[in-house]
Amino acid sequence: MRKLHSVLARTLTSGASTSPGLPDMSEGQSPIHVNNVRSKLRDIVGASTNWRDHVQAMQERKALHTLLAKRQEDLPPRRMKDSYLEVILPLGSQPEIREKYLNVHNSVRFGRILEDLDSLGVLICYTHTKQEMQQRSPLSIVTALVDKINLCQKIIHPDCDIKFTGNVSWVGKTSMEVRMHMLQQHGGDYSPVLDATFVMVARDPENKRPAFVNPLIPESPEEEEIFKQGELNKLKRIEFSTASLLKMAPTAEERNIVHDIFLNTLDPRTVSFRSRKLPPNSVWIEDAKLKGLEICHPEERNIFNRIFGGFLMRKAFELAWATACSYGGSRPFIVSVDDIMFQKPVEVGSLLLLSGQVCYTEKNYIQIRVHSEVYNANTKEHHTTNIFHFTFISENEVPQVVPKTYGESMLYLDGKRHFTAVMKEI
Ligand SMILES: CCCCCCCCCC(=O)SCCNC(=O)CCNC(=O)[C@H](O)C(C)(C)COP(=O)(O)OP(=O)(O)OC[C@H]1O[C@@H](n2cnc3c(N)ncnc32)[C@H](O)[C@@H]1OP(=O)(O)O
Repeated sequence: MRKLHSVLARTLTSGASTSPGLPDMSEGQSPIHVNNVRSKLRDIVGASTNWRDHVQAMQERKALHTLLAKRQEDLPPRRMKDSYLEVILPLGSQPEIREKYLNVHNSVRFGRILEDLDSLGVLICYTHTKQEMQQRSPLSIVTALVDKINLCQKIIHPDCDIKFTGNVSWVGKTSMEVRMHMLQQHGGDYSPVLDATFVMVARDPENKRPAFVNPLIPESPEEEEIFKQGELNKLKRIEFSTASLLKMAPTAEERNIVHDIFLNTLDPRTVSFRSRKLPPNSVWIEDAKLKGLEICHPEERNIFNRIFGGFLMRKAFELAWATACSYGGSRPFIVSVDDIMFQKPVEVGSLLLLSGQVCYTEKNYIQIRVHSEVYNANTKEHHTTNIFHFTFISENEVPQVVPKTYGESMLYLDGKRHFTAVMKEI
């Protein structure tokens, strides 16, 4: 773990204190207090602060349709530094805000950090797309994907100031990649804690159709490299999704892995394909899950009256942590979050069913997948809204998780693919 984290620290140090080539905030703008991020977002879109006014607020947004660009070329290009923001979470200097962030181990709740990153990512995108003449933005910007969050600190301290920085790093037609960094102050210096890449999508004022966003112009070879990386990230995502085990058979190597696991679970006393035996120090995959239910109250709504993506991430993360904790029997630490896809918005009032599953293990590492779906009690229909992938490291070596059925084997291989991708990154 120490080795992993020192590698991570080296990877992050270069771009962490400010994004490469971007201005230090001391040049002008002062950092935003974390509590003001959401109020700024409400102002930008004209969101209601009372739930009873939300229908009227949405009606008012309809009129903003006329402000949408017909073509992307009609929008002025932006530079990376135009969307650069810094946000301060003053856990050290304002002790009264610590409680919300504190966990029982006297460190910071990572789920709260996920919420802050999500709100900041959206604010960065509104800064990129800001038109001076418009009082309200016609765009509804939603989180489509958390591409990756890699951590380089095991513990986030609850009594030291935190700084988030970030900017738009790549732009498509209606989507924007945002890169964010989180740092924590020790003594006088800020040291890197994590590095995050999100993809946000712009929609019309009613959040029904995609809407064009301002192009992004890289200004230096360094920025060109960042932009190119955004393009590569998009291609990698397409490649990963094309080879999904939901669409294609596993590779020859993966088929061998599954068959070896199968052979290893046959009972040597019986000559039967059905008689299965759990190898020593192992757990059947079906016994390595935890489930939860959330009623999605208006309190958790975002500026578009759907459930806030950060809230969904916090709930999924906490279930994943509990699943890893109960599986490994010791305190797990988050190493990486990757490929959280927001497939469908979650409506206020939904019953959200969350299912946390250990799908792959290796030494001290536990790979968890959380599946979330909404359940419609009237129609009895279920719809998947999100899939989350979390990698944890446990204090002790953990038992091997073992699939029994073909479907479970695909879950195992998918977990292994995510784990391998995470290990390559860090
Ligand atoms: C008040 C306090 C709270 C304040 C917080 C404010 C923060 C608000 C942020 C949120 O809470 S958002 C809530 C969580 N997110 C969602 O509910 C989104 C749910 N998913 C969807 O609505 C749709 O799946 C989504 C709009 C993301 C995509 O819809 P489509 O699949 O129809 O997209 P389309 O095919 O039209 O593609 C549009 C663009 O999105 C891109 N895209 C779509 N899915 C993607 C994906 N998974 N990854 C990356 N890019 C993606 C796609 O490449 C394309 O980019 P370009 O135009 O640039 O080429």
